[in-house]
Amino acid sequence: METNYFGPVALTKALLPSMVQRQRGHVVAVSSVQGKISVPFRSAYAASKHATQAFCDCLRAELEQHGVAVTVLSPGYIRTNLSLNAIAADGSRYGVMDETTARGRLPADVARDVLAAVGGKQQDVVLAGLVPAVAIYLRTLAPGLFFRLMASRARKEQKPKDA
Ligand SMILES: NC(=O)C1=CN([C@@H]2O[C@H](COP(=O)(O)OP(=O)(O)OC[C@H]3O[C@@H](n4cnc5c(N)ncnc54)[C@H](OP(=O)(O)O)[C@@H]3O)[C@@H](O)[C@H]2O)C=CC1
Ligand SMILES: CCCCCCCCCCCCCCCC(=O)OCC(=O)COP(=O)(O)O
Repeated sequence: METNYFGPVALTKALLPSMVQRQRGHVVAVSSVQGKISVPFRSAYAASKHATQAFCDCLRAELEQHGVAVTVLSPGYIRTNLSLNAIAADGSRYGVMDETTARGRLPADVARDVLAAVGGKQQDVVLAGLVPAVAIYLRTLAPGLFFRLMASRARKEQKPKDA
């Protein structure tokens, strides 16, 4: 929460007065698909990204009258050091390159999409494939089914540890 949510909130609050004064500016937040849906074993991460999404959605409405745009980017997996750098629940370094991350999109490709989205002042952009995109709709339109799918995913992900 400190890094993913409170840090960007503090930075935004520090910069906003000058943007409002100039009646011009653009706040860009890097959220995640997990700012829209919550997947098993990511409670802290998903909570921080949902908080980012909510903060920005409030801000967007409030700042429109001041000429300041707000873009929330919600990428799927990207091939970065995210999982290597991640901190585990006990505070230790996770230090593993997750398969999902290793199979993710190339950062340069995502960066190109980000530039296009920001340049076009898009408000809310999911930069992910079909499955996450469908999952986001499923969470809203058929939450019971979505929760069953997530519970099944949790059981499968737990198997190697419990076996
Ligand atoms: N990779 C993915 O699959 C996805 C990533 N994202 C989001 O993209 C963003 C970038 O992540 P990604 O590049 O993948 O991950 P990395 O771990 O590769 O990079 C994280 C970056 O954040 C910096 N950082 C970490 N902690 C702090 C801190 N406390 N204060 C200041 N800077 C800090 C690191 O700086 P330093 O190198 O100096 O330590 C590093 O530059 C994150 O918000 C992540 O949630 C969203 C969806 C998918
Ligand atoms: C076409 C039929 C689709 C049916 C939908 C079934 C539901 C499947 C669930 C899909 C879940 C996708 C999760 C994506 C998560 C994601 O992209 O996270 C990106 C990150 O932020 C990476 O963080 P992490 O720490 O998890 O590596």
